[in-house]
Amino acid sequence: MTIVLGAIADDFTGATDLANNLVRGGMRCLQVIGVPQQEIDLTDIDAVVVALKSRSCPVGEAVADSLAALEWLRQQGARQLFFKYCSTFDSTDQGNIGPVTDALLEALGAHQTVMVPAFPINGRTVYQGHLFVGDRLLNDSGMQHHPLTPMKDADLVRVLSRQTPHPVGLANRAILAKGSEATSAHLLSLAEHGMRHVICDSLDEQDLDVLADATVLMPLVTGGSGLGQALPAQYRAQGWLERITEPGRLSPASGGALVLSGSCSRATLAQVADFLAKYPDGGFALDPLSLSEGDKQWEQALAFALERLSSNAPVLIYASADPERVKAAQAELGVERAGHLVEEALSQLAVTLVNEGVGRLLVAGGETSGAVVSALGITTLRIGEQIDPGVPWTQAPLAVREAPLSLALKSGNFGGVDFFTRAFEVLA
Ligand SMILES: Nc1ncnc2c1ncn2[C@@H]1O[C@H](COP(=O)(O)OP(=O)(O)O)[C@@H](O)[C@H]1O
Ligand SMILES: O=C(O)[C@@H](O)C(=O)COP(=O)(O)O
Repeated sequence: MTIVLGAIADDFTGATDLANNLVRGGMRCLQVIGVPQQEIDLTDIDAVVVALKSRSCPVGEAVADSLAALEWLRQQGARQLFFKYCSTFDSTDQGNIGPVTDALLEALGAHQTVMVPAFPINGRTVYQGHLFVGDRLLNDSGMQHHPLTPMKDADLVRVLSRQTPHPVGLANRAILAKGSEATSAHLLSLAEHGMRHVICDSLDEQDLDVLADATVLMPLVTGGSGLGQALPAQYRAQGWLERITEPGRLSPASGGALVLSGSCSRATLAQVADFLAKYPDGGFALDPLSLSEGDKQWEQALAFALERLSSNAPVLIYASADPERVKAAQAELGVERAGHLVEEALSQLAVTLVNEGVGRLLVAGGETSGAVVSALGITTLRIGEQIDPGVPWTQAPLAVREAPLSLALKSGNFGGVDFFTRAFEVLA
């Protein structure tokens, strides 16, 4: 059994986002956490997304983990590889998008790939190589304050040029408007001029369809999940996919409901505020400075959650804070330690509370989700109902539970303002 698409995602929420769009495009998709250490059954699976935690780790580690994932996906016979990163191109001058892409291209012996971060339905578009979030340039969208990968430049050709020694090309909207043949010809001419990376404009789904058509035979494509929704139609046109399948149905959810939020993105801050407005006594705020002083705050959070869960009341534990508070904590503790304290606290709460009967868990934040999913020892995720674009419910088998755990991993900036309450209604 061989798969059509093998994807390597640089964080766990991003992986779920891509898997969700592949399912919506009609592929049968499995998400695995890290490179599987044991043989897994891929019967009736068209696409596998390997979720890594490689967005913010040291470059060498990101490259090594991505190459290991590539190797495993090639062993599964993947016809095309997809490197999934954030629709807001989250990275630093050191990487990891550039170095990982370079390493993957080299390992595949490929000469060129496209960079397509756009996810129009969630407001991420690219014009003349500049990334917009809604009507704001990336560097004015809130992403300039991201705790780990602040994005202070919207010009992606310039951003990527700082991450790779190779020249970076552009396929702009005017080219895409001429259709997929003209786009392919443009990519070819850029390749002849040594452009291994091509930032691609995309304003809407039609642009993504053109790009999918122009790139379906490339060994490697890279980008956000928007391209992932456009590719399955091209795989079908190539005769690689047998039939359109229904989006997956998960078994009924059970157990207590819990929201853990470590995301400080604008959308999450609004979702936290909305939850607290509905349930003024329903939230408990963690703070890295208190966490650094010992176990007291963590134990208080646990007691708070247990109490509310025992009365079936909604519960939110959050470290989400505005940029000033995040900066103050980072100034005192350092960026890495502040992040680690929060991730550790939330993931240990997840482990303890799942043992105590939580069966429906919503986690906000990519790094946060990575920490929580790893601590829970989850190895595979099945994709279910979409809550909002880019965020589906998933299910994971867990030794400590008879029924699978229902899990939603929300990217920081995804989801409507009432996401923390509506998600559980979708599941009911
Ligand atoms: N109050 C805080 N102070 C400092 N860092 C924080 C705080 N709250 C959360 N963090 C850290 O910020 C990072 C947020 O990243 P992530 O979980 O990926 O969210 P997003 O999806 O919004 O980018 C995590 O490492 C988290 O631990
Ligand atoms: O492409 C996207 O925007 C998401 O899939 C994603 O990767 C978001 O990352 P986080 O905001 O760090 O969760």
